[in-house]
Amino acid sequence: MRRFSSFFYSFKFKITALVITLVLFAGIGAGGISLLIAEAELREVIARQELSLLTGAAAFIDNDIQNKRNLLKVVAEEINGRQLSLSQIQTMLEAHETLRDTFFNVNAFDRAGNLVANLHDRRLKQVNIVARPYFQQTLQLHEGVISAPLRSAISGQPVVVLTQPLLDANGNIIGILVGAMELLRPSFSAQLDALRQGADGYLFIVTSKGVMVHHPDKKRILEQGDDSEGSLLEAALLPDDGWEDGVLDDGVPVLLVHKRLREVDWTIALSYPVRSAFSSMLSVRLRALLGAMLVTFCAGLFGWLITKQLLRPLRRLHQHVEDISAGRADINVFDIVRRDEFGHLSRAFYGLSQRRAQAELELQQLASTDVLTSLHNRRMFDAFLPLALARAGRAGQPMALAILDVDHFKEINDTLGHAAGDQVLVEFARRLKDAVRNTDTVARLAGDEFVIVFEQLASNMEMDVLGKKILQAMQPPFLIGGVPRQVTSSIGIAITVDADTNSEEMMRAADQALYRVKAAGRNSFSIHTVGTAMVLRAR
Ligand SMILES: Nc1nc2c(ncn2[C@@H]2O[C@H](COP(=O)(O)OP(=O)(O)OP(=O)(O)O)[C@@H](O)[C@H]2O)c(=O)[nH]1
Repeated sequence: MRRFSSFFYSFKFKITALVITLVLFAGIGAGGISLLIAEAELREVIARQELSLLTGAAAFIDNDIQNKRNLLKVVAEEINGRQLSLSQIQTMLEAHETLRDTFFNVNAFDRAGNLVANLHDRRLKQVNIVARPYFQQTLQLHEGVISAPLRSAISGQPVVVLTQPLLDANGNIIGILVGAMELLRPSFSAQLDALRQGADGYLFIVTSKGVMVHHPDKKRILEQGDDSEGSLLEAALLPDDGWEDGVLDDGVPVLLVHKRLREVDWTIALSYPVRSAFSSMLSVRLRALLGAMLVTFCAGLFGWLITKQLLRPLRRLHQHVEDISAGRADINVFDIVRRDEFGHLSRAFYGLSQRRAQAELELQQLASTDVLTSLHNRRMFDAFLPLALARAGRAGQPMALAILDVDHFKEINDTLGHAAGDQVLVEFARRLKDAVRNTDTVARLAGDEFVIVFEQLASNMEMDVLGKKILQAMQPPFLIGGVPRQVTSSIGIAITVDADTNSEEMMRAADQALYRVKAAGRNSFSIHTVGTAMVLRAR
C-alpha cells in the first residue's frame, strides 16, 4: 500500500502525468480548434448548397406563377378580343385544355362578384366574391393581381388565385377571370420535395405578412405564423436572401436558409437541423477522440520510459547513499564526471561531505586539545592511557606514566599575574615536548599539572634517565615578560611491566610518587613501580 502511494509521489509519475496532460491539452486544443474550423466551413458549405437549391426551387415557382399569369392573360385577352358574353365563357374555358393542366380551377365572375363560369362544374354555385380583397384590387388596378392565400369559396380548399379583368369593347370591366392554385397539392410540390432537408428538417413558404403558403404540417397552411422577435419566421422574413442560426420551439438548433421569390411577395425557407447537417462530423469527432486517446496513451508510455531513463543517475546517487550508509562505499563515489545537473548535484554533495568531514576532524581535535598549550587535554589522555597500557601489555614492554606539577606556580600567578602564569605554562609545555620522544604522549590535565605517557621503554632504568632529562630541560630560566625567572617542577613517575595494571593504579602510583617529591622539597622526581616493587628512587 505504501509502495503504491509512494508511486504517486514519485518524480517519474509526476513527469509522466505532466506529459499526458500536456499531450491531452494540446490534442484537445488542436483537435477542438480544427473541428470548430471544419464545422464552420461545413456549415458554410451546407448553407450555400441549400441556398442554391432553394434558388433553383424559387426560380421554378416564379416561372410556374408567371406561366399561369401569362396563360390566364392570354385566355382573358381572347375572351376580350372575341367580345364573348359572360354566358359564353363557360364553354370557352372548357375548350382550353391547358387550363385544366395548369390551374386547380378557373372561374369567371361578373362585375358584382357573382360566379358566372366554373371550369370544373357547370352547375354554378351561388357564390359571390365581391368582398374579397383580390376582387376589389383587380377592379381598382384594372389589371390582374395575385391574392393572399385564402380558402376557396367554391372548393373550400386553401388556394392562391390569379386574376385578370374581363373587358367590354370600351375597356370597361365586365367581370374577372380567376385562376386558382391549390396549396395542399401545389403544382411545384415535386420541386419542393426534391430539396434536401435533413432528417428533421422542413421547408416552408410564407408570405411577407407571415401567412403560411406551404408547410409540412398541412393544418398550418393559411395560418398566421409567429413572426415575433427572435422567432424562426422573423429570421425567414429578413429582406436579404441568406442563412441564419435559429432554434426550434423544442430547442433544436437549426440552420435557416431563406430566399425571396420574384413574382410574389413570398419567401421560401428551409429549416435544417444542425445535428443532421453535421452528422458526418460526428464520426470525424469520434475518430479524432480515439486518435487523441491513442496518442495520449503512447505519449504517456513514451514519457514514462524516457523519464525512467533520464532519472537513472538519480537512482544511482540514491544507491551510493545507501552503500555509504551500509559501509559498502566511501564518499569518493560522489566525485563523478558528469556535465549535467546530476553531475553538479553529485559533486556538490561530495564537496559538502568533504567539508563536513574536515569540520568533524577539526572538532575532534579541538575536543582533544588543550587550548592554551596545544597539548592533548585530559579528555584525550583519559581515553589514551588505557589503550597505551593495553598496547604495552600485549608487547610485553615496560610502560610509564609521569605526573608533573610546576613548583610554586600559585606564587607566579599571584606575583606576576595570570597572563604571566599562562606564559610559564606554554613554555613549560614546549620544553616537555622537546625533552621526550615523538612516541611519548604529553598532555595537560588541569592548571599546572601535566602528564607524560612513555611507551616502548627498553627497560625500567630508562625512566631514571628521562626524569633527569626533564628536570634539566626546566633548568634554563623562563623569560616572563622579558624577565628571567627560575621555574622548577616535581615529577611523580609510575612504571609497570605487569599486563594487568589499569589506569587508576597507574595514576594513583604516579600521584603518590609526586606527593613524595613535593614532601621532599620539590624540583625532583620519584619512580614508583606498580605491581612488583615500591618506590625505586627519589632524588
Ligand atoms: N595562569 C594560570 N594559572 C592557573 C591555570 N589553571 C590553574 N591555575 C592556577 O595554578 C595554581 C595552582 O597552584 P597549586 O599547584 O595548587 O599550588 P602551587 O603554588 O603550584 O604549589 P605546589 O604545587 O605545592 O608547588 C592556582 O593558583 C590556580 O589558580 C591556568 O590555566 N593559568
